[in-house]
Amino acid sequence: MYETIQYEVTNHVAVLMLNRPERYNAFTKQMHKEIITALKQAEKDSDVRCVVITGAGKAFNAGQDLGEVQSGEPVEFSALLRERYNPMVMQIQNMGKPVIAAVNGAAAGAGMSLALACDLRLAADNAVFSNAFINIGLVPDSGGCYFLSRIVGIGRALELALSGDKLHAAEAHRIGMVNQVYPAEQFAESVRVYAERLAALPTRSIGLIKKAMYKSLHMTLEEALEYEAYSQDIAGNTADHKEGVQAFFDKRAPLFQGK
Ligand SMILES: CC(C)(COP(=O)(O)OP(=O)(O)OC[C@H]1O[C@@H](n2cnc3c(N)ncnc32)[C@H](O)[C@@H]1OP(=O)(O)O)[C@@H](O)C(=O)NCCC(=O)NCCSC(=O)/C=C1/CC=CC=CO1
Repeated sequence: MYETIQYEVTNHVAVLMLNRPERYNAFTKQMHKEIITALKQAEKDSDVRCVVITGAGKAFNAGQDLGEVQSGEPVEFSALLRERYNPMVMQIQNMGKPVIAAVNGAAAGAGMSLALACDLRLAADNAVFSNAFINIGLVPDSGGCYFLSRIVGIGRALELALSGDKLHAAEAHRIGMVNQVYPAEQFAESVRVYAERLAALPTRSIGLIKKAMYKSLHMTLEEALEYEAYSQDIAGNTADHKEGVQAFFDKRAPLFQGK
C-alpha cells in the first residue's frame, strides 16, 4: 500500500518507518502524502495507543530531498511547506496519542524538525542532529524554530540554528533535547519496550495532557488553570480513571483500556 514508508501495528504500537534508506529517508512529495495518510490511520485506529516514527537504514531523516527541489524549476517554498510539511506537523500535534521520534541515525534539516515536533525523542547513541538549513542558506521550518527554542531555550536554539553544527545524541540528551539514549545495537528493542509501556497507559489522559501542555505554552496562568479544570472533567469521567482508582484500593496493577 505504501511505497516510501512502512506502517505496522503490533501490541497497540504503530511504527511508521521512513523508508528511502539510499537517500537517508529524505522527504519527497510521495513520502509526505504517505506519512500524513499513515498518521491519520493511526489516529483513527482505536487499537493504536502509541505511534513511533523512525527511519530505515542508517538515518532517521535528512530533511527535504534536495534532488527533488533542484530540477531547475523555481521552488515555491511557502506553498511546499503549507501543502506538505505543515500538515504533517499539525497531524502529530493534534493526535490524541503519544508520538515518539525514534532517532536511529542522522536527523537533519526538516528531519530534525520532525523529531522536535514529536512528543518524545529517543535516540540511538550514534544519532546525530543537524539544523542543516543554514548550510544551504535556508531557515528552520516545519516548527524548527518553534519547538527548538521551547525545548532547549532560545540561546541554545539560536546557536544550533545559526551554526548548523552537528549535535551528537549524548549532548542532545544533556541539553534536554532527547529524552533517552540507547545503545544502537539494542535500539529497536529499547524503543519497543518504551513504546509498549506508553501504550499501556490511560490513552485518553495522555491525549488530554498533551493538549493541555502544548496549549499552556501560549496561555496565561489563569487560562491554563481553567483549561486543566476542563481537561480534568473529561479525564475524571473515563473508564481508565475508574480502573486506576479501583486498582489502587485493590492493591493491584491497573489494567487500562485506553477508554
Ligand atoms: C548530515 C547528513 C544528513 C549525513 O551525512 P553523512 O552521514 O556524511 O551522509 P552523506 O554521505 O552526506 O549522505 C548519504 C547519502 O544520502 C544522500 N542524502 C543525504 N541527505 C540528502 C538530502 N537531503 N536529499 C537528497 N539526498 C540526500 C547523500 O547524497 C548520500 O547519497 P550518495 O551516497 O548517493 O552520495 C548529510 O547527508 C546532510 O547534511 N544532508 C543534507 C541535509 C540537508 O541539507 N537537508 C535539507 C535541508 S532543507 C529542508 O529540510 C526543508 C526544506 C523545505 C522546503 C523547501 C525546500 C527545501 O528544504
